[in-house]
Amino acid sequence: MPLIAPSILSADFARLADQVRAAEAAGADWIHVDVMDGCFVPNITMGFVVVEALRPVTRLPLDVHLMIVEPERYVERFVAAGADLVTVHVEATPHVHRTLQLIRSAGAKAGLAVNPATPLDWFEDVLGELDLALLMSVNPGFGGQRFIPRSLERLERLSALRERLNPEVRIEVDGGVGPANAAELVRRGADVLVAGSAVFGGGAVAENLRALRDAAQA
Ligand SMILES: O=C(CO)[C@H](O)[C@H](O)COP(=O)(O)O
Ligand SMILES: [Fe+2]
Repeated sequence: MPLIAPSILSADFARLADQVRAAEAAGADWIHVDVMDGCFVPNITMGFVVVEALRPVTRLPLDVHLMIVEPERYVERFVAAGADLVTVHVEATPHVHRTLQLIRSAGAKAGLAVNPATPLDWFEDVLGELDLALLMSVNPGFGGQRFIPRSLERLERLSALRERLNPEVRIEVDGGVGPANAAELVRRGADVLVAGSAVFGGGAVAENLRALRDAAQA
């Protein structure tokens, strides 16, 4: 059964705790937290204090997606703030292997993300150090973008790589995910679906989540 990780990037920040509680009550599996530094991506969002503030609000794992340069400088602080999973971008650090080890030794699960144009070969030598492989299906930086169709083929290749080298690794797809493509993503190997605008972009969170879950399980 695929996991669903609503991204709070599209939530109402004035009512963030309520939105997270609504997602948990509606059966979300993880809460996805998009951290952006205005340098790796052309947008600035949230940092440690938001993770810290959400920690007592929910029992769900906090899935922190770091879109920041040199994430090795900050991963331990995100774990201390309450992150259960910390994902860094392969394009953002020359020290991918060291950073993944740092995340695990700090006590969290380690994730590695790739942008839409980044070769999947990057995963090959680190799949043993990984808990989560995050495939970006939009260019990182903003919610509500259109899913890049080529991501489907990339997902299938990543899934084959995972089966061959480390079947324990979960594959997470992030960007433009909704009821229209959820089943196809699961069929091609996605274990975790991140959805921001499809969950928080309008209407009732519970209904949106149910629609996504139903589609993903179809
Ligand atoms: O990492 C992200 C953007 O960089 C977000 O997690 C992602 O875009 C979710 O938003 P949506 O589901 O609206 O595409
Ligand atoms: Fe994300």
